[in-house]
Amino acid sequence: MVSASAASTSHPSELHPPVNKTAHEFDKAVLDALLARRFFFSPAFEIYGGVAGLYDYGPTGSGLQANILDAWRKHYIIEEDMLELDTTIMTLSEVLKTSGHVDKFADWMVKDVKTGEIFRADHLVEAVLEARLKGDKEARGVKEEAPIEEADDKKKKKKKNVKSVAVKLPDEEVKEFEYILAKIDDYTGPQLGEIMKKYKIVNPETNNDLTEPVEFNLMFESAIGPTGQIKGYLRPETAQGHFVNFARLLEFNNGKVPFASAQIGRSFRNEIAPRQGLLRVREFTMAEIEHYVDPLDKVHPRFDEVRDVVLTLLPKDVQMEGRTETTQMTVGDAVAKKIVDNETLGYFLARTQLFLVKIGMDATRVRCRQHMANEMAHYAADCWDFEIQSSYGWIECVGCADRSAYDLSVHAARTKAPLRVQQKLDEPRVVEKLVPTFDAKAFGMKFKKEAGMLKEFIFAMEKEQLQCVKDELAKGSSTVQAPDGNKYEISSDLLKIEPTTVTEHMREFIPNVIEPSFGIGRILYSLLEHSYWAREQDKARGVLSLPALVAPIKCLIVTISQDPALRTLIHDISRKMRKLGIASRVDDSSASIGKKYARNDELGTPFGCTVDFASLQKGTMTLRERDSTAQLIGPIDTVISVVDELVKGTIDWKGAAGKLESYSGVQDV
Ligand SMILES: Nc1ncnc2c1ncn2[C@@H]1O[C@H](COP(=O)(O)OP(=O)(O)OP(=O)(O)O)[C@@H](O)[C@H]1O
Repeated sequence: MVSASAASTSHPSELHPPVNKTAHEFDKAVLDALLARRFFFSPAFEIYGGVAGLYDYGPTGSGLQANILDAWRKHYIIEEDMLELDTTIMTLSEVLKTSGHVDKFADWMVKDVKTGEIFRADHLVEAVLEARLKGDKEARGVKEEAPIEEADDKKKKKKKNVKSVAVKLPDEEVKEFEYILAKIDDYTGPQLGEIMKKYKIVNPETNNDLTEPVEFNLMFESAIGPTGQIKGYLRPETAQGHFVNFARLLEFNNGKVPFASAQIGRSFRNEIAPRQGLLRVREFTMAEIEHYVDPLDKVHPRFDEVRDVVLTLLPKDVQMEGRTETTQMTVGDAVAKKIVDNETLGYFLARTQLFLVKIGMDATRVRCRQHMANEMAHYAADCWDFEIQSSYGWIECVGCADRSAYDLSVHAARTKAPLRVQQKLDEPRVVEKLVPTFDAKAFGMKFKKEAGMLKEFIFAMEKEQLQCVKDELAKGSSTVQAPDGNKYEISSDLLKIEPTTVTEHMREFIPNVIEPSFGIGRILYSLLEHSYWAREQDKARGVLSLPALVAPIKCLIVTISQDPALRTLIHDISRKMRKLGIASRVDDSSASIGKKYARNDELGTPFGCTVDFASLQKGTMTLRERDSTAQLIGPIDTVISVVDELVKGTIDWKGAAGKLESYSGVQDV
């Protein structure tokens, strides 16, 4: 069932009866047909048979995306005074080696030995074990509880659908399966291989055996220049482009934090099995913010403005108990109760909630899910995903992570670039520092070509990290997880960390980074589902209730007759609207007025202007509102300026009704 999404205009009942947007069950096939017919998007290279995970946007999809991005720029970059960037897509391999992507940005895949069909190993194990547990419940006659259904729903996003068969499992096995499922994000490829062998997991459709899991890096590799000696990758995220420019950004911001950089751009991931339309693709638009903040002071100067924003939270401890019920809470309370780690992270969660609702997302189908420890990168302090519910289940559309100082530290360690903030202290202060000293020869012999990188990494550590290493060294050795993602055991004879007293006039620190990362394609598709409904009278009459803010076309201009004078008039009106910057569309086809309106309901066009013979005699024009089909009438120029105000959001439909007369001349539904 599709619930009503927030429309841009209010619909006072005195103007027209309320719209029933839930008269029909949501039918994905009908929506898909509409999106194809109205060319929102289509498979890329379709006439050549297409390629999975690559899509082209048509005029409507491109217009919608451009408007979402425009709203995003205004909501974040302009409103928050962020520093905008446009960095290269082609990325030097060294950058992605340092960030850990070359070694770690990989998934494990398995292949059907006969058909060659490919699966993501973790997704397949998850799907099969869940189906077996479901079958076990059926065999035992246990009814599925709603929350478990919902958990399945959440995971449906990434898995192949596996049918359950009512077979009772040994109690021991049920426990083992539940344990594996809780830890599914933790397993290495060989471990997944063991699980597949032990529980005889085969291709669920063909029953054919599968190969051992093979690691597959999701980045598209390339070579820069004709010699092929400079290795590069198409970036898998825009974030690294921010970090490598941090020193310049900091200088631009007069050396002060907090501040944020923001970037909109394409990213590429060679997904193993892209099966869910725009939700898992190989090339997509991201909008990413990197907010740099003092690690000792994560308060946000504007937190008070969002303190009362209510979020729907799914915290990690609830998930640890296998439950999925959410809690509604203000962000102020969530930070005060330490459910959300800090004010800055909370601020961005609230601002993101406001953004999603502003562009028309149904707030009742948006939730913030906290990452569990096994989902987070080892360096991340706290992560929340904005998940949006669609027919694919609950899908992560925005990730909000506190990435701590990881990225800047590793790039600083690798390049020696000054990716640190220096703050002049009001008073000099005497501090105790921890200083690492190495047995250079022995250290070099043990760690060989990694020795330099390891040393730099340890030199760049914050005091707290050095203290942990020192404490471990006191017990004989310390294991350090380095920027390359590997763990190195350093014995106490190779490294000493001693306290030294120094007088400081400056405080130096590497800022922490809070990163809201938006997948625009996922947001766009979810918005289409949330906006879609069908008229009560006819299931085939689909409407996209996109707010005027993001609708690709704001106003349809039509005439009820093919009379040449009327045709000239609608082109004049269109010219006037274009001058005001209103994206309008003339439909001078010979289709009936009802058909023209229906066509534009499918395009999500919020307003329609119609001229008839009275327009020639009295200079009037009618104005139709898409969702309610209510109509108003007034002088042509007044109607145009009302449309302008409606589109800008300075008045709503009630405001429009105050400026025009109500009209019931032509009923289009
Ligand atoms: N293959 C993809 N297709 C479309 N959008 C994507 C894809 N991968 C990531 N995104 C978008 O980019 C955002 C940030 O990327 P991030 O690296 O956090 O995703 P992720 O955790 O790898 O996603 P997933 O677990 O679904 O693969 C996501 O919230 C999502 O909206």
